[in-house]
Amino acid sequence: MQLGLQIASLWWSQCPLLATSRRLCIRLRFITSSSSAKATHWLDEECDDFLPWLEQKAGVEISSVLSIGKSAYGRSLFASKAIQAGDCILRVPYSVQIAPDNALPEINSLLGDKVGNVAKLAMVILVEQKMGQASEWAPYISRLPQPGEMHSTIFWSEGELEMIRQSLAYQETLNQKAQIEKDFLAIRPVLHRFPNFFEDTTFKDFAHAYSVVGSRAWGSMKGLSMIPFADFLNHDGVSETDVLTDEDKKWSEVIADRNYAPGEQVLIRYGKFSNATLLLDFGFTLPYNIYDQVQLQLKIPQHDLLCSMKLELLHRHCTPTVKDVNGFNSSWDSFTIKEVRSARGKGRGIPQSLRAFARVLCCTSPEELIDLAMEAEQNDGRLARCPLKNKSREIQAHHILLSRVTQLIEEYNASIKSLGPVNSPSMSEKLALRRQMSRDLLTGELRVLKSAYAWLKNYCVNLTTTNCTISDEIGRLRTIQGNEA
Ligand SMILES: C[S@@+](CC[C@H](N)C(=O)[O-])C[C@H]1O[C@@H](n2cnc3c(N)ncnc32)[C@H](O)[C@@H]1O
Repeated sequence: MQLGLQIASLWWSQCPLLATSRRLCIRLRFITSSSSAKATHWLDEECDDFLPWLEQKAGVEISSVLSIGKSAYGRSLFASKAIQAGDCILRVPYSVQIAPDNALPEINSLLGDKVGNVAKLAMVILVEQKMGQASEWAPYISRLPQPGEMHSTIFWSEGELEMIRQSLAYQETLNQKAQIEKDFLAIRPVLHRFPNFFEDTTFKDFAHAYSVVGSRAWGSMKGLSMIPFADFLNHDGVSETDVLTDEDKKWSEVIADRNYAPGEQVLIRYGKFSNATLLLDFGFTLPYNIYDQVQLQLKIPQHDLLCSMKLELLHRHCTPTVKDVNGFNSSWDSFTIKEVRSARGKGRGIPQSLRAFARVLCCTSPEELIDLAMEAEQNDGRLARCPLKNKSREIQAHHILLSRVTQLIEEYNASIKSLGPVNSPSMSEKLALRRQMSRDLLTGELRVLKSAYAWLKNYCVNLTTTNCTISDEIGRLRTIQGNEA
């Protein structure tokens, strides 16, 4: 049944959050279901007409088991009836999805390949917004988040961004802003050609539309599309549900991964995203995110007499730069560390490539480096993946990592301390929220670092205090690699 389905993932991202539930004008209806004490939810009367409108436009039923409501996450979808795992809970045909092709042909032809799909889709949103009630998408467009409701770090002030300077999210935010500016420059001539739509369009409007697209559009074989109704689903990092697209049937659908009682909020997983990604792309964080990660960079000191030989060796054997699911790069000198579940466990989370770098770093003679190169050639070509034969050198290599991790732990502790209290009577709601999200981000990354510290410490202590020899360690490593393969 699932063979024809392609998994679509939420594209690049960004968005608003809690602020929507505080808007005074929203009328809410409190519903209690008799089947479960927990089965209570807020129906959003403002959206009563939404599903009937979309179903009429599509000419088919989209969902018979979901209703639109409000939760702490903003607009949300709730089970209106009991849902069983495996049930299809919504199905949105392509005909009512908004894709870059929906742009007016005269605008599309001018945009050409100069800008990416996010910018193109943002232009579609801007045109529909300008058309107001005359837009065929008005009921959808009017439900998109307003600028004041967006909390992606691209909307943070410089002072607010300082709170997360320690995290990679800081640099990624600057990169994202630079990309939006570049796209805006590229579309400006087109904006000028269509003053009836874009006369008053500012960079801020474009950035808002860009961010709305980023946090609500799914990438699929069809390209990038906004999927009305499905985009009211909020994120849960442990859900196994995704939005699927069926190219043959030309629809996107969601299959429940578990049972839901009437009144329960239905959640999906946008992706295996860290808090840095959730914050940058969607404007929220999770209090505890199992996908948190930290980027660790190592340098070969220039005063190292073997610096150029080490660099040459590392470059020759380095694996190509890879982008992880969060879109962040790992390269030859920067490594992604994930939480190591157990200090005594298998060491997943401390990348082998990072340990290899440290082993190369602590070599003190050309002979040692030549030995490593030969060993790599005799094995699978990868450098320094096995523990060094010289036990004290192996410990030294891991001490280099320990000291780098310790330094980062100190820096994170200082950053968290400098955040100050998350709430005070004089603080605006917006700042309190952003401070809380900064805290979630930094404490999650600190947790990852502490787990790496515990693992490295345990490894060094084991090598120092036990009779464990390097050949025992090599055997242990081979078993791990075998298990992981
Ligand atoms: C695809 S939209 C989901 C619908 C959205 N709640 C709304 O009001 O339209 C994604 C946005 O929902 C909010 N959101 C989703 N999951 C969340 C969560 N677990 N915690 C907080 N906010 C969440 C964020 O504002 C995010 O940018």
